[in-house]
Amino acid sequence: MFELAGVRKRYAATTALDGVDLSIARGATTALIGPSGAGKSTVLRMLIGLEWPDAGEVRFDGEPLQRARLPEQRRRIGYVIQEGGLFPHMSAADNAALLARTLGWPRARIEARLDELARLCRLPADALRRYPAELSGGQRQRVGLVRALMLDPPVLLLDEPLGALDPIIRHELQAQMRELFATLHKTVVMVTHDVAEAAYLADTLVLLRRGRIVQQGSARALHDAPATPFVREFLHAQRSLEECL
Ligand SMILES: Nc1ncnc2c1ncn2[C@@H]1O[C@H](COP(=O)(O)OP(=O)(O)OP(=O)(O)O)[C@@H](O)[C@H]1O
Repeated sequence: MFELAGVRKRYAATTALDGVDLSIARGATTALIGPSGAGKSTVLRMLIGLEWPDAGEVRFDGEPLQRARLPEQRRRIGYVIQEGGLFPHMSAADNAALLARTLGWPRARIEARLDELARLCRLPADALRRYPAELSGGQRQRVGLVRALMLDPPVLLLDEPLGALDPIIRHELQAQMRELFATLHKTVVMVTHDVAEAAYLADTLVLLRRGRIVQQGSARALHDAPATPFVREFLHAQRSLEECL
């Protein structure tokens, strides 16, 4: 669904991506993992044309991403950032319906789609009438998902979607997301700092370090056959409760 070929990106003195070749499979879930500053969000932002490579190419669904075609290409991509990225002065429903309204969907169609998605994302109906500040973090995240799914795009990009949530809600949302991804058969690309979350939700993990891909494969492959000592180190860097007792 996505193809990055020789992608480089610099911000002043910082090299964010240093020659990335990456193929992202259609209909599968891919997790971008790696230390802070490795380039994970830059890759994600490139997939939706929020950043452009200095060198190399990004292809989406067989065609290069093009500035001129970006509005149309973006309609096929739902994008969720931490905390949902909602406009604070609009109700949850207005946030979610923004794009559909711009495209001229009739009110009844918008209402029906919102109802359907609120059920799917397990959002209480009254939550849609509230403003983002009146929702919990988990609910804001669900509204972000509803908004991303509104036009039923084949692709979902998620940037640390569960990062700001307490462990119980995070655990619950991980399970619901896994179910959702399996039901909807979308191409999902997500950034997460949590290796276990990546292994739980994704078919393929892509481990980045200093703007390069260190290893790409299933969690099992990274675990059983780490390409470098860093892969092993990164996979085991999270302390379990058991080892602290
Ligand atoms: N707009 C920008 N201006 C300057 N530098 C940037 C910009 N965006 C990213 N960078 C730098 O590029 C590098 C990669 O950033 P990126 O956000 O992709 O990393 P990341 O792996 O997502 O990190 P994190 O896990 O901390 O979110 C970092 O060194 C970052 O400081």
